[in-house]
Formats: sequence, structure tokens, C-alpha cells
Amino acid sequence: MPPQRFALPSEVPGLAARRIAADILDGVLHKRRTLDEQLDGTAAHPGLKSLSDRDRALMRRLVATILRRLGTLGHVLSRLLDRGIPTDAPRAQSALLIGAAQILWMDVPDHAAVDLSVRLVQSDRRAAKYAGLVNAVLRRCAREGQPLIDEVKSRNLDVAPWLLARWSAHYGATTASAIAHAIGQEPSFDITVKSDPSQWATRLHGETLPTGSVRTVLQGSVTMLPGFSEGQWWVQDAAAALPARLFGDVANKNIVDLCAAPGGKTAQLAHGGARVTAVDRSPARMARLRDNLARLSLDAACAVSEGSEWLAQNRGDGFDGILIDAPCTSTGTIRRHPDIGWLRQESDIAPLAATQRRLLQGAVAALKIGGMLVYCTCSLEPEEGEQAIADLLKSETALQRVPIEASEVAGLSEIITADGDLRTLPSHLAHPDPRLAGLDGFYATRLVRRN
Ligand SMILES: C[S@@+](CC[C@H](N)C(=O)[O-])C[C@H]1O[C@@H](n2cnc3c(N)ncnc32)[C@H](O)[C@@H]1O
Repeated sequence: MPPQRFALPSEVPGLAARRIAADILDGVLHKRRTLDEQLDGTAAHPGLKSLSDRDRALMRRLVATILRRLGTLGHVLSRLLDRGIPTDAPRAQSALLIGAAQILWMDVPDHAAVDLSVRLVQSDRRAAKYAGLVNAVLRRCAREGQPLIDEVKSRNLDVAPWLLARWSAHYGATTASAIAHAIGQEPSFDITVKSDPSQWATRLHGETLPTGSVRTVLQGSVTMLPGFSEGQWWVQDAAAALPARLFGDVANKNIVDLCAAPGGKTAQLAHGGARVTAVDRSPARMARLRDNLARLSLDAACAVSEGSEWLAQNRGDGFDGILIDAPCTSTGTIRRHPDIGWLRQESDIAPLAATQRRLLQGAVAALKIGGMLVYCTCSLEPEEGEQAIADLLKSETALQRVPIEASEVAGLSEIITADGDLRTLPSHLAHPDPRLAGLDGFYATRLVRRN
């Protein structure tokens, strides 16, 4: 539980935002807590409520910038600290990271960044003795930081080494570097609209992507944007919008969305006219799915259940379609969730792959003959994508892949594999403005049960 000290009446402006940023950063780096759980829901940091919208946005950007640049920041600070980063006072470490990130990448005057970090350590019993050190190191960072960044630019320090090694082995060193570069950028904000993407692109100061999603770099509260409360669109990365479309025309089809919450793909299927059953094991996430569908005036039957158990109990005559957007390491979404790259471990892959296998096997048995299975994950790891499906096709001979054509994804042949599956990478969808480039990393395949 973070300490219960937030904005004190006489406090220096901006200090509460930095203190909460430090708590949340400590949560990720030392307590293995995700950003999502610390920013939203019942376990969110209690101090968030006392921040203005502006300070909350600044705090989020600050934490995200630090996590996106953690390797580079570690390098810069270690070059400026003769005896390394103090290890006996976590607040001194976070104050250094917070100060340096603002100096090097954010639009905060250097003197304010230094002053606020010094105040952060002064207000912590264990870290107070490092106030002089923090002051001196951050002043040097302002003078000498940029050349220190330049000397490690090509070393991809901001990706955990085990991930970089895997991406190099699977995609090649050049693509792995391009992925590392892409996930270091702050991503755009993508939405799926019910209709008329070009009108929404104009209203939201964005552009329509070839795949039909609308992309904007607007910041601030999503709920305040035009069209949100009217239920005209929902937030969904452009790559995440592709798997549900692989079913083609879904009107009146009986489709199960097996890992459905918070409901982006359920909404697409329901909007397309399918009779959707949304299943998810998490009651809290299903509550969000229900809220989302209500806002969008869309309908789906909902069940809180483990996916393969639900299928075994509700097989009936079989389903026309099953979508499995399986739980995974989510390494394809690091640009949106920069904590994931540091919280995940290679040993997470095998248990998730076992769950994916169980969900796939349950789905094969529950499909009717001629029924379609779309399987996807937002992971860059082959065990959760290409390899999982190669193994499934070896054992389930009734299944046949229906290759995806480039014409189904707006002609983007770079995102189709030689086998006819979808494989998007954060380095795809180049754009002259880097803020408008990139896709989440997704794998998707389309299979049909022949007998
Ligand atoms: C990638 S998210 C789904 C995102 C969702 N399809 C969307 O488009 O908004 C994976 C979901 O799977 C759920 N989940 C994890 N294991 C499950 C299981 N064994 N059965 C059913 N749901 C599961 C999680 O609660 C999570 O909501």
C-alpha cells in the first residue's frame, strides 16, 4: 500500500504528481505491480483522485517515459554517479529517474525538474541524506546527458535483453531493432467507429488508416471526446481491430468470443450483426465489457466462466464461429504498456502457452462442421502464435487453415505471413510523423473445421 500522503495544502505545485509517479514506479520496479492495476480499479493509487486532470496526465506520461527509456536512463545515471545508484533508499532511485526523464525528454524546465526531485528525497526519511547527490547529478544530467544518450542509441538498451534476443532469433536482428525503436515511441490513440470514419477523423483531428480505424494523437480524457458518450466509437488499436474481421460477414451467425473482456472484439461482432456470446473468466473485466456494450447500445449474451469449461458445458449443436483472443504475455503491446517489458519473464511463456492450448482444443470440439475458429494473441512470441497453431494443425486433422489475403487487410501484404496468417509488428505501418506510425504486435489465424 503506498503511503497516505498526497497534496498537502502548502505543497509546491507539481510535487504531488511526482510523488505519486515515484510510488507507482516503485510499484512496478520493486513490487512487480502492473501500471494498469495501479492506475485503475479498486487497487489504484489512492492519491490519484486528488490530482487535477493536467497533473494526472503529466504523471502518467512521466511514468511511461521512464519505463520506455529505463535502460538508457540507467546508463546515463550510472555514468553520472561515481558509486552507482543508491540501493538503500528506493526513493532516491525514483527521484533520479524522475528528474532525469524530465530533463532529457519532457517539456519541463531543468531547474524545476531538479528542484522537485530534491524535494522528493528530502521528504523521505531514508533518502533525505541523498538530497545533495540528487541535486548535483541532475544538474550534470542537464549539461551532459544528451551525449551520453547518443553513445548508446544503437544498443537497444530499453528492451529487456531476453526479449531482444528472442525477437532477433525469430524476426532477425534488423527487424528486432526496428521493433525496439517502435516501442520506444509514444503510441497514437486508435478507435474503431460504428460508421463514417472520415467524419470522425476530422472531428478528432486524426486520420483514417487504410484498415478503417481512426488514428489521432489527441491527449487527455477519452470520455470527454466527441462521440464517446454517444457510443459512436470505442478505443481499439488498429491491429486489434483486424482479427474479428477475419470471420467476414457475421450477420445472424452464432459466435462465441471466448476471452472477451473488455469487449473490443465483442463490439465489432455485435455491430456486424452476429449473435454473440461473450465469455471471460474475470468478473471485474466482464463488468467493464457490459458497461462498454451499454454505452455502445450493442447486445451480447455474457458469461463469467473459464473458457474451455464454458464450451464443454454449452456445446449444443456447435457454433458457427469461435474467437479466441487468448491470454498471453502481451509483448506486442509494450508501446502502450511499457511496464510489461520489465515485468514479464521468459518463464511466463510456457504456462500461458498451456492455457492457449487448452482453449484451442476446447474450441475445436465445440465448432460445428464448417464452423470457423479465429485465434489471436497480442504477443510477439512464436510459442503463443505461429508455433501454437503449427502444433494444433498437426494433431487436429479436421482443421484447415483458410489463408488470409492481403486484400482483406487493405492490401497490407507486409502483415501476412507465408502461411497466410496475420502477423503485425510495432514497426509496421510506417508514417512520416512517428507519432502516427506503428501497430500493436498481433498474431491471428483463421481455421475451419472440415469434418
Ligand atoms: C487479451 S484479453 C481479451 C481482450 C478482448 N478480447 C478485447 O478485444 O477487448 C484476454 C482476456 O482473457 C481472459 N481470460 C484469461 N484466461 C481465461 C480463460 N481460461 N478463460 C476465459 N477467459 C480468460 C482475461 O480475463 C482477459 O480479459
